[in-house]
Parts: sequence; structure tokens; C-alpha cells
Amino acid sequence: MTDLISVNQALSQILSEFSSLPPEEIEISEALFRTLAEDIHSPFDLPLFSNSSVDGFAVCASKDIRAGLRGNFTLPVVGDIPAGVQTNLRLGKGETARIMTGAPLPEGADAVLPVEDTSYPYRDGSAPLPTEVTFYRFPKPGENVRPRGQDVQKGQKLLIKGRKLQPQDIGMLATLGLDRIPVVRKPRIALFSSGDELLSPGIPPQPGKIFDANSYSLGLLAQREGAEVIRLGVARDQYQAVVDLFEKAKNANTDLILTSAGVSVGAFDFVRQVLEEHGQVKLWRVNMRPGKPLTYGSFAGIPVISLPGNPVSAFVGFLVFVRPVIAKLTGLEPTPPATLPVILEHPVLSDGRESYLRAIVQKTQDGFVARLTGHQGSGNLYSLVQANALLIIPAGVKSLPAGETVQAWLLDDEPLPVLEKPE
Ligand SMILES: Nc1nc2c(c(=O)[nH]1)N[C@H]1C(S)=C(S)[C@@H](COP(=O)(O)OP(=O)(O)OC[C@H]3O[C@@H](n4cnc5c(N)ncnc54)[C@H](O)[C@@H]3O)O[C@H]1N2
Ligand code: MOO
Repeated sequence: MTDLISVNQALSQILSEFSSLPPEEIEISEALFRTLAEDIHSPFDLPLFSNSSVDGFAVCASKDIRAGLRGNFTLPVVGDIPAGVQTNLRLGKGETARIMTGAPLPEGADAVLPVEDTSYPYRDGSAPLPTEVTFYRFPKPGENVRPRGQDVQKGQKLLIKGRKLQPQDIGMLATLGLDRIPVVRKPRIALFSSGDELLSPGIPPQPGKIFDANSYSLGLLAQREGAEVIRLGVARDQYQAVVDLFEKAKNANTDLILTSAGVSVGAFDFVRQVLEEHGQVKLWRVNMRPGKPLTYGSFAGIPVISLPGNPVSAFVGFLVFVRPVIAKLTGLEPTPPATLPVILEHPVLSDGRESYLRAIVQKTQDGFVARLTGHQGSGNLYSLVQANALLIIPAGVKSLPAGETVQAWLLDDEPLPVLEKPE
């Protein structure tokens, strides 16, 4: 079919029309997986002050060693430094102070001996401090001290604009004393399905009807990629019903409208017609399987991606086109899927379109092997549920023998199952 646009061409055309959304400031506790909109520099050294890494007794080790102290001997205890205090204590040669993990090192001190290596290994904070303590060994200068600036220096660039924030990053931001940070605004995506046959789950099946799967899978895919989803339900197969939901989507102040179904050549497929008459169809039909009737355009100036109604077509269309669009809107680099070369366990037929076939990939001693999960009909959602990968069969290929290597796009983060008895 010559009128079908290639997946790559379609993707670059669509991506060229999107760019990163503007920044907004939010609380760090809300910032998981959001994209940092500015570089973050440290306002101070970390640790902020030199402190002890153990519960123990601080000493001026270098002075004491010079003074000839070593081995088993007894020092006067001149102070007690719990964590969270500011100490004015000045430790002199031959003196010690009890100190807790994280507490600031007193001036003069340069080492801490853990309580276990002293005659006072007690943990009772209410017990009176001993007047002296015996050291069973002498700490080296620097031992158990976390010096100021050991981890990070003031002014150092710690997190780079464009970073997708992970829990440890947010811990770091808190360590810097920041409670609000600039992130790229979340894309707002309006979503609706279309079709008179669609019922919402929760009621008994009805003759000729099916349950609406796409509102769920697409909405959750969009959420997983970091979008805020405005769910608009189902448009009936009537021209005006489709216009009404597009209007609703427009009024919801959205960055992208995502729809499913109504884009093929059926007598009641109105989605494309509505776009033609109220906006623009910029692209229709991609050389892929599943997902061919994918439509890209706009409604009242808002970008629209209309995925085919078949649940697997909608899902694959999302992964191939909508996921990179959301990445771009959220200020991330839209990267191609991470693929893995796998060996086909059996022959595979394709129809010449770039195909994304549901498969199970497993690890064996000889590498990764793949087998299809069953009939590849675009309506067979269970074969997607069973799959852990999509095998990418390039355009133009109609059959591949067993033993051939193809690229597999892994679908989730679960470890790949290990094939127990390789054939
Ligand atoms: N004469 C032709 N017919 C079809 C062609 C074609 O080229 N010529 N293309 C086929 C392909 S490929 C696909 S994919 C579908 C896509 O059609 P539409 O996007 O217009 O979607 P519908 O026809 O409304 O629905 C297709 C199928 O999916 C079911 N569906 C729809 N919405 C949902 C939903 N939210 N949840 C679950 N299932 C849904 C619907 O009942 C249909 O069975 O067109 C082929 N036809
Ligand atoms: O594009 Mo359709 O998805 O092949 O069934």
C-alpha cells in the first residue's frame, strides 16, 4: 500500500510539532518522576559541618599521638555532645568528649573511637557521664570523622535540568533544604473512547455490546508516563456526539486530546470526519500492525492523536506515538524503545507492515528466545496480557524462520523469566 506513511516518518512528523511545556514550582513531595526545569546547585557544603560517624569518644588524635599516647590508657571526659546541638566545647590534648553519630565534632577533635572500643560501652542516656574513660586502642587521625564538604561542595551542580526525578533525588533536594522546586508542568491529556457498542464495566454484558477497555488502558498508560488525564468517557457513534466530546476536551484546557476508535473506514467512524471539519487531519494511516488507521491532527488548534479502537492497536499505537509525545511535553528526550536481540523459537509470519507482535521472551543459556503469545488479532487483549515483549518485525518482511534474530521491545520492568529446560 503506497499511501501508508512509515512509522519513523509519522513519528518524526508528530514529534516535530511538540515541545517541552513551561515550568511550574511544586512541593518536593509531589515531584516524583517530574522533570526538573532548572539545574540545582548546592547552597552549602555537605556534610554541613564535620561530624562523627559513630557513637563514641572524640579526641585530638594527631596531637595525642604526637604526645605519645597509644594503646590502653585513660582520658578525662570533659563533655557530652548529642546530635542536634551546637557545641562550644574545645577539646585539648589528652582530653575526650562523648559524642553521638551525626553530632558536630568539637573544635580541636579529629577522630572518634567507637564506644565498643572503650570501657564505657553503655547506651543509657540518663546515666551520669563517666569522669574518665579507658581507650582499648587509639584512633587514627580522621577515623570516624565525616568532614565538612566530604560529599558535596558549596556551589556544585548536583541535579541537571531535564532529570526525571527519582526518590533519591528528592531526598537530595530535601538535604539541600529546598521545599519547592521548578519542574516542567504536567501535560493535561483529555481522553475519550467512541462507539455505540461500548459499556462501562460494572454491569452485566448486553447483546451486541462490549466493555470499554481503552479508556482504562490508555488512561493508565498516559498517567504512567506522567500526564494528568481528563477522562471524558465514551462518545456515541453520532457526528454531534463526537463534536461535543472534542469541545469538552478543548474546554478542559488540554495539551493533547487522545481518542480511540472511529478512525477507520466504517460508516459510523466520525472521529476523522470531525477533525477534518473542525480542525485538521495531518496524518492518517501508518504502515504498522497493529495500529494502521492512527490519525494525527488538531481540533480547534489542540493536537489530537486518534488511536484505532482495537484494544491492542490502541495500546501499541500509544507506546509507539503517544509515549514519545508525552516525553517531549514533559521535557524529556523521546528515546526509541530499548530493545534486545532475541532468537525466534518458531517461524513467524507478518504481512509486510512494520509489526509489533506480542511475545514471551525468556532467558536461556544460549541467549534470549521468543515465542508469540497466540493469535495476533488486534482485538485479542489477553495475548498482550500474557506477553512481556513486542517483537518488532521490520516493514517489508513477510516471514521469518525459527532461529532468526529479531529485536524485542520489553514491556515492563519485571525480570525476564528463565527458561528451565532449553530445547
Ligand atoms: N474495510 C476496512 N475495515 C477496517 C480496516 C480497513 O483498512 N478497511 N482497518 C481495520 C483496522 S486495521 C483497525 S485497527 C480497525 C480500527 O477501526 P477504528 O479505529 O475505526 O475502530 P472501530 O471500528 O470503532 O473499532 C474497532 C474494534 O475495536 C473495538 N473497540 C473500539 N473501542 C473500544 C474500546 N474502547 N474498548 C474495547 N474495544 C473497543 C470495536 O468494538 C471494534 O471491534 O478497523 C479495521 N477495519
Ligand atoms: O491496524 Mo489494525 O490495528 O491492524 O487491527
